[in-house]
Amino acid sequence: MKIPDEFQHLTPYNMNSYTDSFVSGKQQKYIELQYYRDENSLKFYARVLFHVETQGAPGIVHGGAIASVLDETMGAVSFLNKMPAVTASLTVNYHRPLPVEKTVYIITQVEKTEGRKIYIIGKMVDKNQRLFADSKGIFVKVPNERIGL
Ligand SMILES: CCCCCCCCCC(=O)SCCNC(=O)CCNC(=O)[C@H](O)C(C)(C)COP(=O)(O)OP(=O)(O)OC[C@H]1O[C@@H](n2cnc3c(N)ncnc32)[C@H](O)[C@@H]1OP(=O)(O)O
Repeated sequence: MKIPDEFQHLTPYNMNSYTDSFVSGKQQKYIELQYYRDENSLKFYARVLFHVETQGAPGIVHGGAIASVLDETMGAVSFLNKMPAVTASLTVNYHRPLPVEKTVYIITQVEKTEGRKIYIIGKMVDKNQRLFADSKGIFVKVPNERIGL
């Protein structure tokens, strides 16, 4: 199966320790996720397959499902770069309808930090780099105990 060039050198990342999330927890069966990490960059990656249960309009993935996975993958890039944070704002642009059962790829990245604020961007593309959604958000660093760490 063809995958985007940017994914070729990545190693899979196991989120097993993060079991309670409705996006990444093992109880979740509607969205297949495989995460990837690049230790040398402020980026985090996911391969995603939305099953039919995530549809809104027939055959089309619900925008809220897409936003949830982007939020999770954007949040993870802050955690994995040792900046535990929560989403303060999230904007998602939907560029074309995403059919259910189609594999897509997410790339998230820390753009900059300003005090407690972490500016994070994300995008969702298919293997041909066609853009389905992109996102930007401000995540705010919080003490570990605020998020159960
Ligand atoms: C491996 C593990 C992977 C884990 C992945 C997890 C992904 C999931 C991520 C989530 O979905 S988290 C859940 C959804 N988000 C929340 O529940 C957050 C709810 N909101 C809050 O808890 C507070 O409002 C917040 C921590 C965001 C801010 O409250 P604080 O009282 O701590 O901070 P404050 O209000 O003083 O703001 C700190 C800075 O953030 C800025 N800020 C706060 N809210 C903002 C906002 N909405 N938009 C833009 N900036 C904002 C604020 O202006 C300020 O900037 P400056 O330092 O420059 O003055």
